[in-house]
Amino acid sequence: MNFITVSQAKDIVKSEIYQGSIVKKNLEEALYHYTAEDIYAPLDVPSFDNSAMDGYAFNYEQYKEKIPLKISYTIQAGATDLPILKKGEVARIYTGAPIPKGADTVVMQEKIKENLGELQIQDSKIFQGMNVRLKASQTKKGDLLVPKNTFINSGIVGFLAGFGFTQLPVYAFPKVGLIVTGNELVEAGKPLQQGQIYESNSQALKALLQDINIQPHKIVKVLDDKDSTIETIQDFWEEVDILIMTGGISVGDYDFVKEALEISGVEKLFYKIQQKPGKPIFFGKKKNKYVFALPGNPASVLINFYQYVRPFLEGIQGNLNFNKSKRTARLATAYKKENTLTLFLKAIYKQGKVCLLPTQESYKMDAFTKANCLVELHGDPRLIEENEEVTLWKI
Ligand SMILES: Nc1nc2c(c(=O)[nH]1)N[C@H]1C(S)=C(S)[C@@H](COP(=O)(O)OP(=O)(O)OC[C@H]3O[C@@H](n4cnc5c(N)ncnc54)[C@H](O)[C@@H]3O)O[C@H]1N2
Ligand code: MOO
Repeated sequence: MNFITVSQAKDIVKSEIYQGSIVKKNLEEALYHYTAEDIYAPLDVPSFDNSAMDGYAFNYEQYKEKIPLKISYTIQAGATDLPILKKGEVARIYTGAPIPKGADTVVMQEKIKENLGELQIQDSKIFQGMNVRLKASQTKKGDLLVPKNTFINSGIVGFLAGFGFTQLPVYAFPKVGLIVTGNELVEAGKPLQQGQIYESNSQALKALLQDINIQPHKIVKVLDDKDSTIETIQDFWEEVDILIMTGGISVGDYDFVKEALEISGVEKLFYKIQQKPGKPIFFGKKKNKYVFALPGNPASVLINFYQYVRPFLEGIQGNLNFNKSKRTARLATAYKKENTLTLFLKAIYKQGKVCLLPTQESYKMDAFTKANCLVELHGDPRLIEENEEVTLWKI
């Protein structure tokens, strides 16, 4: 075979990943981006000693010495004007309120008795420092909070908000455009004539892109016609960073995509991979812009997106792990591999075992209603035994 292997194709895709531009985003908009710098703590958190409970702040040594404890002050959360406790003085205190000088321990209000303003502690487990959240006990000023290239999830947004960050440096998402080709394609809502099908690849790709938080910049359907394909590609080239196309990439007389890309000045990085499904895939480049032309069969679109397009886009977004979704599992039942192509098979992974789904043809999409992974099988034709360890990709 004169076309490349899956691992050669992945090496090429990986080697073309470039770093997205660095932009400042408001904290709430930084969600699902990757950090473009190491983020350090601008302050201690907590920034002052404070109470973990509603209760009473007192001095533990004085309590041990049996000095009578008199409730002398009340300190609310947010209090800025704090008393200094003298010997025997105690402060009524609330969760989050600052611990006054002179106190070092808090007793919960459920574990005391009050008698004429005197505090009686009835907590057999009390110890010095109990219920006090010390300054910097979570983070010290200057500590590394989040390294560069970290995916910003909701927990990270909440964590960083606690330091007063309003903006974060993140990698910008690339602008992605979609072109679907085919005379037979009809958009939903219109009746189908003989020989027509509903156009589904653009919807699938839109959803796949949304999974990685990219909204396609523009989606266009083009007929199987060389001139309109060239014209549409050239229009997109001005507006997007990455172009994803589907259909018209095989060898039929009406498959114009490869030729149209080449006429438009796109340099071929590879065309066709030793795999099934999804063999006729084209990856190309013009200056600093890229195109993936995927085969039209709907299952091939998804599989090629998961294997090549998604890791490329995520790499640009700042993800350094090209194999983020790779796992291994044991095959639930034996499988007869009948050719030398690398297979990507829709499957269900559960508790260390993986079960291949019955429908694998690239025009059939039904297996995607159940599949949670793709099993990768490579090598010569052979019987892959039950329980053999295989590679899988979470989807
Ligand atoms: N003589 C050969 N024929 C084919 C080969 C080959 O090696 N030699 N490869 C086959 C393989 S494998 C694939 S995959 C397909 C890829 O073909 P194209 O990329 O040219 O795609 P089309 O022919 O345009 O469409 C294929 C199939 O998918 C349907 N389709 C296309 N676009 C959409 C869409 N947006 N939404 C839903 N369905 C779509 C289309 O109607 C076709 O049924 O080539 C094989 N042929
Ligand atoms: O490469 Mo095709 O997707 O096998 O039908």
